[in-house]
This record gives sequence, C-alpha cells and structure tokens, in this order.
Amino acid sequence: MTVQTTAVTYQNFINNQWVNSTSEDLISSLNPANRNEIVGYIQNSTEEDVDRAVEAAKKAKKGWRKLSGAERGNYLYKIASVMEERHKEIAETLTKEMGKTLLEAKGETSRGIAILRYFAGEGMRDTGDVIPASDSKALMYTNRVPLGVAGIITPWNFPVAIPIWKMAPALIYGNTVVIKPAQEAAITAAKIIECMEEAGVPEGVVNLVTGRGSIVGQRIIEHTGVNGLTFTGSNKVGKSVAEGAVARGAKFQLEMGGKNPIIVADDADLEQAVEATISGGLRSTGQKCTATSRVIVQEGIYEQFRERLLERTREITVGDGMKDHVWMGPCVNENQLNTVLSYIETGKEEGATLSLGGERPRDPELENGFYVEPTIFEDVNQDMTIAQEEIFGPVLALMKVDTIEKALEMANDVTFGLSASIFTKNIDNMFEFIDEVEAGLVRVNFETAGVELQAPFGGMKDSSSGSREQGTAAKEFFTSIKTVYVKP
Ligand SMILES: NC(=O)C1=CN([C@@H]2O[C@H](COP(=O)(O)OP(=O)(O)OC[C@H]3O[C@@H](n4cnc5c(N)ncnc54)[C@H](O)[C@@H]3O)[C@@H](O)[C@H]2O)C=CC1
Ligand SMILES: O=C(O)CCC(=O)C(=O)O
Repeated sequence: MTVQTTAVTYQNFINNQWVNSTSEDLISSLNPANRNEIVGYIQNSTEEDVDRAVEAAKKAKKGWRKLSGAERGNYLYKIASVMEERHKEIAETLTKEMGKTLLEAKGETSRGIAILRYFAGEGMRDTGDVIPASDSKALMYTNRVPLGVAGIITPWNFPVAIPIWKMAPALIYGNTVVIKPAQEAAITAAKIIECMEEAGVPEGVVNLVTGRGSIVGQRIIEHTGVNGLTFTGSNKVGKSVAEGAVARGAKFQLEMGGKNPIIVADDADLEQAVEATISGGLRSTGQKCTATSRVIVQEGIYEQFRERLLERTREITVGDGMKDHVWMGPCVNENQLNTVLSYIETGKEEGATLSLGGERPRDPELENGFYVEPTIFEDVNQDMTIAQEEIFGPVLALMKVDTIEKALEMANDVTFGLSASIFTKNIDNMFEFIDEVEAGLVRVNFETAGVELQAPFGGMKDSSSGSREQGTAAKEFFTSIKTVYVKP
C-alpha cells in the first residue's frame, strides 16, 4: 500500500518563479526507509525547461556581477539565517528523502549553513594582485572575474552540503546558477532554493531544474549559454561531462569516486583505528566518495583488530534514520541496494571470506526499505573486484600485510586517489605515507571521510579532474583572471 503522507509537488524555480515543467509530468520521490511512502513529487523536466533556466541566468548575469562582493555576501548571510530557522525541516526532509540518520542530516544542514557564511566572507577578500609593470608609470594588476552561468549537477549522497559548496562560491564570485540536483534528493534541494528566495536573491540568479540526468543534466552539459560545469557523481557520468565540456570549450570540474584505504600499522592505537574504520566506512551506509573501503592491516595487530572490528560492527543498529536509536539507515534506492548486493555476491564468488553481514536484514519491520547489513570481508586480495571498484555501500574489505611498504603499495594499486588514512605512532611511517600515498586527502590517525569546508577538497587519478573544491581553491574554478595594464 502506498502512503502519500505529504505528497507535496515541488516545481522548478526559473527566474524567481516556481513553475511546472513543460512536460507536465512528475517523478515521485520515495523514502528509502519505506518504499511505500512518497515524500513528494518533483518535475520531470525537459530540455526546454533547461533552456528557459539558462536564459534567465544569462539575463541576470550582468546585474549580479555588478554588485559588490560585500552585497553578494549579504545575500549569502541572509540565506544562511533563513536556513538556520528552517534547520529542523531541512534535516528531516534530507533523512526522509535520502535515508541517512537524522543526526547526520542535522550535522550536514549545519555544515551547509557554515559553508554559506564562509563564502559570504569571501565577498570582502582580495580578488587579485598588483604586479610591477616594466614601465614605471603603468599600473598592472590582476582581477578575478566570474565565468558567467555556472551549470551545477549534484549527487544524492550529500543533498545539502554538495549543492551549497558549489552554489555558494559560484554566487559570491559573481556567477549565476542553473542547478540540477539528483532526483533522489531534489526536494531537499528545492528547500534550499526556497531559502534563497526568502532571502531575496534577485531574479534569475539561481535557477533549479529537476528531473533525469540523461535529459536535464545532458542539456546543461551541451548548452552553449553555460560557461562552467561542476559535477559530483559517478565516473561514468563524469566522463561524459568532461567530453561535453571539452567539445564546446567550457570550463569544467569533476569530483567522482574513491576506493579509500586505511592502513593500520602494528603500533596503531587499536580502539582509535577500529572506531575510525567503522565511522569512515559505514556512516551514511558507506555512501560517501571518501568512505573507507579497503582496510589494510599489518599482521602483528591483525587478529586483535579483526576481533574488535567484528564486535563493534555487530553492535550497529540498522533502520529508519528518523529513529533515535538507529546508527545506519538504508541505501538510497533499490538500484543502489542491488549494486551493493551484487558486489557482495562477486566478493564471495571470487574467494573472499564473508565474515559478517552480506544480506538484507531479516527484521520484518525493515522489509520495505532498501536495507543491507554492515558487511565485512576477509582474505581479500588486490585482484578482486571488491578491492578495485567503488561499491558505495557498507562493505569493508580486510587485507593482511607484513610490512608498511607493502601496505602502501596496495593502497596505491587502484585507479582512484581520493582519500587515504594511516593509523600509526611511528613518525617515519607517517611521513613516508604522507609522501607516497596517491590521494588528494591524506589523514594520519584520522578517518578517511569528512572534509573541512575551509580546505581544498579533491582527488588524484580517476577521482577528480585534478581541480579542487571548497576553501580558497573554489575561486580557481569559479573565476577567470583578467590581467589589466593601465597607462595614464
Ligand atoms: N562521488 C560521489 O560523491 C558519488 C558517487 N556516486 C557513484 O555513482 C554510482 C551511481 O550513482 P548515481 O546516482 O547513478 O550517480 P550519477 O553519476 O548517475 O548521478 C550524479 C548526478 O548526475 C546526473 N546524471 C546522470 N546521468 C547524467 C547524464 N547522462 N548527463 C548529465 N547528468 C547526469 C544525475 O541525475 C545526478 O544529478 C554510485 O554507486 C557511486 O559509486 C554516486 C553519487 C555520488
Ligand atoms: O566526506 C565528506 O564529508 C564529503 C564526501 C563527499 O564529498 C562525497 O561523498 O561526495
């Protein structure tokens, strides 16, 4: 039986108007904790809707760019304040739509607010340098100018943080925005846009178009009115964003997958290493690009580590993220659940030992949700699929090694390079790891997941396009440099 609890319909936001798609067709957004509950409906938008949004963003470009950084910053401060007032509602929508626990959703909503405030402050900071000219009478300087219209395509795993860490810098540096959120997280995105509307952001500056990636996302990639493309999601779609951008000469930035290792050395603090593995690997049901996925453990500590890891993982409560006692929610949708279950089957077929989990929970109360048990494999070797491919689920692969050199070699033996951790007290091991590991985010005695908004974030190898997001790095993507030469 389908329960239509709220069943509110969310529209596109184009030129400061909430409008239906020209398709007059809707997509329902399901609660992954209960497939029979419809959280709401979103627009199944068309290319024409995207074209209208891009037109509105183009029209608004000049007015927005002409405001001072401080004026744009004031809008971001106002959006942050409105979000603060609507914190509970936004966090609850996030949990209902995407499944992560309410505690995590509240933390993510607060993070979104902090990101807005950080970038609001950027409006008052320098936008260039004075460079000595060869002619002593001339003034030479650089000034950072906006790209124009930023096309933003976001995933479902951080429905508040990722749209905001792309939109806030886009806006503060003077760009206007067309955003297409993942359809699994589009209602949460619509609520953020409502906060922008309430804060009085001018007409056409922010435009939201929801719907399918293959239609809405693809049109944003191809549209010549979109000057810069920023994307977070799978490597497959990331590649097509890059190809589309290169084909028409648009600037682009990609953040994609990870296969993040944690190395546990013989001298590691056992409790800390176990807690970091669980938190980094299983929070948000393992659906983070920074999630710990490979656990490379030195043989001297292996038995103790595995025992404690299994013991602590058995304590995890799986269920509806809205409930207080629940530590791990469902996968985001049926597709993602099936992907995770099929990786578990492949792990078994390829000879890894399934030490814990691996199934859907048997609790009848959970039968309508997209749940999977936290899962631990042992005897995993480098050639196995579960040691190489991103699973994006609560699955840990334990690998035993004799030396730290071997551990490092294994850590680097994947196509990804997003985040990596080591747990050790040995300073030589720490610095060797920091020097040698192929990852954009390097952690010592800290979990692989979780990024700080004021620091650059991005990966090496197949994990990103080489560019960085957040912190001062965001300026690199969302602006172009003008070198100005003035002679009286
Ligand atoms: N790096 C990360 O944070 C994320 C990684 N993933 C990885 O991707 C896998 C699949 O998840 P999906 O939701 O299917 O990711 P996806 O890459 O298909 O979706 C990400 C965004 O791209 C859009 N999109 C999809 N097809 C498109 C196209 N042809 N043109 C333009 N935009 C398009 C989607 O609508 C969504 O807004 C996951 O299992 C995981 O491995 C997924 C989400 C986030
Ligand atoms: O670990 C985090 O906080 C951010 C992870 C992330 O960006 C992602 O999963 O897409």
